[in-house]
Amino acid sequence: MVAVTNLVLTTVLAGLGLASALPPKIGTTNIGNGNGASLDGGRATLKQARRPNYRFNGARSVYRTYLKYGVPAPEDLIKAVAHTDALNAAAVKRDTGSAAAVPIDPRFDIAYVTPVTIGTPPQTLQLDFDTGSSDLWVFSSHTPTSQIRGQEIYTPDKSTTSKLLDGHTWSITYGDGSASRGNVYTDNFTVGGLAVASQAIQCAQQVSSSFTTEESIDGLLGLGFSTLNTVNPASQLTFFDNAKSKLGSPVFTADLKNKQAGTYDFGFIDKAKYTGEITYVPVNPDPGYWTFTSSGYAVGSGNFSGSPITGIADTGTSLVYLPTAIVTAYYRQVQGATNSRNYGGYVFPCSATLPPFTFGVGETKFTIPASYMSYAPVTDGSSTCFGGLQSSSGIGVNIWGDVALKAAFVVFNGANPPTLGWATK
Ligand SMILES: Cc1noc(C)c1CN(C)Cc1cc2n(n1)CCN(c1cc(N)ncn1)C2
Repeated sequence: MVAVTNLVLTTVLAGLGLASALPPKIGTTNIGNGNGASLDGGRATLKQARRPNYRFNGARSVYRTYLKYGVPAPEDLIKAVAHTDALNAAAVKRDTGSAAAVPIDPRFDIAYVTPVTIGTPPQTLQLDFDTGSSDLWVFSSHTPTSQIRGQEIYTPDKSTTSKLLDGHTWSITYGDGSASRGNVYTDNFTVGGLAVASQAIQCAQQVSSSFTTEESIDGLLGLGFSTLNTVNPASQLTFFDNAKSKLGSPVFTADLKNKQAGTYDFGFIDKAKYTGEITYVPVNPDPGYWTFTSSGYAVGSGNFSGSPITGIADTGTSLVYLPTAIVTAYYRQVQGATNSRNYGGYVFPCSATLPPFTFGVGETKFTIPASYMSYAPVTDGSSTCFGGLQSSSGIGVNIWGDVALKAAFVVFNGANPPTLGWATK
């Protein structure tokens, strides 16, 4: 019992250490402790500061009263203080996750994949994290073998924690016409050490040819708003929405890179990944995408045009798609550029000199280097290249895809209301 009392007492006294963080009494001289206090001719002004993650402990308040009047605290009260401390410690949310975003082709940033684990024992798949959709779907043991070409698959029957979501189906079609559909399980799911139990895992029973031929992508992880999820009859939550309650901060960040691996972080903002300040702008979640308004653009060293551009931050789209007027202004500066019906967009000689493209977020300017603006040869070995900037006129929404996102550090803030944070890097 003594051991317990000592332990409990130590815990409690250690806990009391928090009390000394209270601002000192007015009138004392040593108040310059950086908490915004100021002394003015015998008068003092103290700014109150919220202590992050402070959790009330009622038992400790009673315990302090016993101490104040020199009355020995009963055993049960000391235990209650420690018990409440333990509960508070468990309640403070502090899970985080961090995982690599690896280009599926080292030569061109078509898309990025990130390792995830599903089930018990864990099955590892490489998923395309997509802020432009909200379905988590995977190649699986339910996918016809004729539609699988090298992809890793999830086999729910090999997982002791998988559960069929009986009668639930899904079907999704992406902007380029690629599509998939299937049934639904729930299972344990982790990304970079961040775990969600009972995540909806949409198993493909049918995928379109463009997914079959992309052997590096084992599925998608939607990071759009859950309102876009296609599961019927009950739509499912995204991994981010399921994980939010465990995160110290309801955010994830994208640090995509040019022709090299970047990272997705969950629950924290890594100051080492950006320079300067983060500019936050409002997000309209109603369309289900991370929809924000850019403050304008400039082509090369030309004047910055302050006309607002509303569009979506979309990690699942390779290119940038903007209004035709902006796109034609850009390619007017590129020798030999044409809008090719054959190739379905603006192309130019791979040897052409390209200007950089600058876009604004609030007062901050982000410049996409010229090298990012040449996406890839139109076919392997061709001397004609496909532009990283294309017209959005056929899509109906402006899209800031990977070509733009890899020029910035982007915070997807899932608080209420949601915002997007942009920083240079
Ligand atoms: C296209 C494409 N994009 O990345 C890859 C990889 C490809 C081609 N690849 C052969 C097949 C494919 C097609 C798609 N993907 N993968 C990824 C999701 N897609 C999106 C997401 C989204 N937010 N918006 C539009 N489409 C369409």
